[in-house]
Amino acid sequence: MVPLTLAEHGALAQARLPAVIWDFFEGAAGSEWTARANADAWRRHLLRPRVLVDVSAPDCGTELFGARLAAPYGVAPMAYHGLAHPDAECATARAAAAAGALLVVSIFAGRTLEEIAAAAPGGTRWLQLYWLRDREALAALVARAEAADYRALVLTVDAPKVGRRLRDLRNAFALPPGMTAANLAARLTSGAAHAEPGRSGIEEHSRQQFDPAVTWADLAWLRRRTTLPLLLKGVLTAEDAKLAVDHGADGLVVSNHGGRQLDGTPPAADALAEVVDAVPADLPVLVDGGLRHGADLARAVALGARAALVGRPVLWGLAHGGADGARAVLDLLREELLDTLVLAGRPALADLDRGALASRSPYI
Ligand SMILES: Cc1cc2nc3c(=O)[nH]c(=O)nc-3n(C[C@H](O)[C@H](O)[C@H](O)COP(=O)(O)O)c2cc1C
Ligand SMILES: O=C(O)C(=O)c1ccccc1
Repeated sequence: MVPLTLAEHGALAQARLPAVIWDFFEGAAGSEWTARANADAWRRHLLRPRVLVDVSAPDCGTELFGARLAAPYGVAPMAYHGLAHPDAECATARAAAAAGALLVVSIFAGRTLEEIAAAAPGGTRWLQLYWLRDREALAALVARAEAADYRALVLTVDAPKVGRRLRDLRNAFALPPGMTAANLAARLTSGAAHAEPGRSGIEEHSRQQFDPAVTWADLAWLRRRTTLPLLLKGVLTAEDAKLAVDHGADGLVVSNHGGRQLDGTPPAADALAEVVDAVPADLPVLVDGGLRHGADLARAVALGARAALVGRPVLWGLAHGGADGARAVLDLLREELLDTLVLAGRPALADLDRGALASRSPYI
């Protein structure tokens, strides 16, 4: 069966993956309310099509920090792609480059930054960081990212620790043997390899290694270590968006971490406009969380996002089809987006403004 929707890719992945790994991918914090709300919120924005517009040459290409993308999309940073497929991040890198998508590599990637870069030389890559207690490890990663032609840094700021994910607690989820974070010393990641009953190795590991005391004042330390653009991921309020700009952020990723951190936050689709309206018009704002259709990418752009990141669906494709599967997910999103542009009478991304949406329909 050729999957015709992202959900069908998900079904194929679920059939292939051990249940505890599926749960780690799919799971979220608390009652998983925010995770469910993410996907629902995009669909509450109805599309307002215009007619009798020349849509013979739709174009969804865009430019972000000087790099060309075939669509306003990228792969969200996700730890340990090797849990989905043995080719791990190297396969995802090939898929993203072939699809013309940005790849945001997680600090907890299972392949080295250099291996990932070599797997897809033409691709656009950024590196995501968590603020570890070990600042020297962070400084070393920044230098390596620059040397390996990563084009931006994304500091994830919604995780003083990993959230309380009940599926992982029930499964006593820990990384399987051989699964390590290839870019960090073993002592910085070994904590994720064991879990007592009722505990999560991922959560315990974050308590050991993430620095929960970091504040806005510390950002200057990172800022002066690099000339790369620095984005903050996990901002949901106008207040924090303004502080980010004041502290030298070059961009933002509006995100609730796919509902995996604080359950009960607004869906990313709802926080997006608040953040866009709080920052200078030329500051790139990206978004992630619950995008499951090409039309959701159109909605994100209409609400002011320069691009949207896609998380779990890429792991679904990777899990059932390796690099080809991940590429199929990204290609499908792009084709659906083009279809939306044509049928909505808005053939270019610049035609997508808030007038393209009717918000908060009471009908669904
Ligand atoms: C398995 C998994 C691992 C993740 N690991 C990271 C990570 O290392 N760093 C990070 O900033 N976000 C991480 N995230 C969050 C994603 O970047 C993204 O915010 C989230 O998945 C929302 O997108 P989605 O609804 O399309 O999955 C992870 C998400 C998943 C599902
Ligand atoms: O960020 C996450 O969601 C996540 O699952 C994770 C995985 C490994 C280490 C830290 C966080």
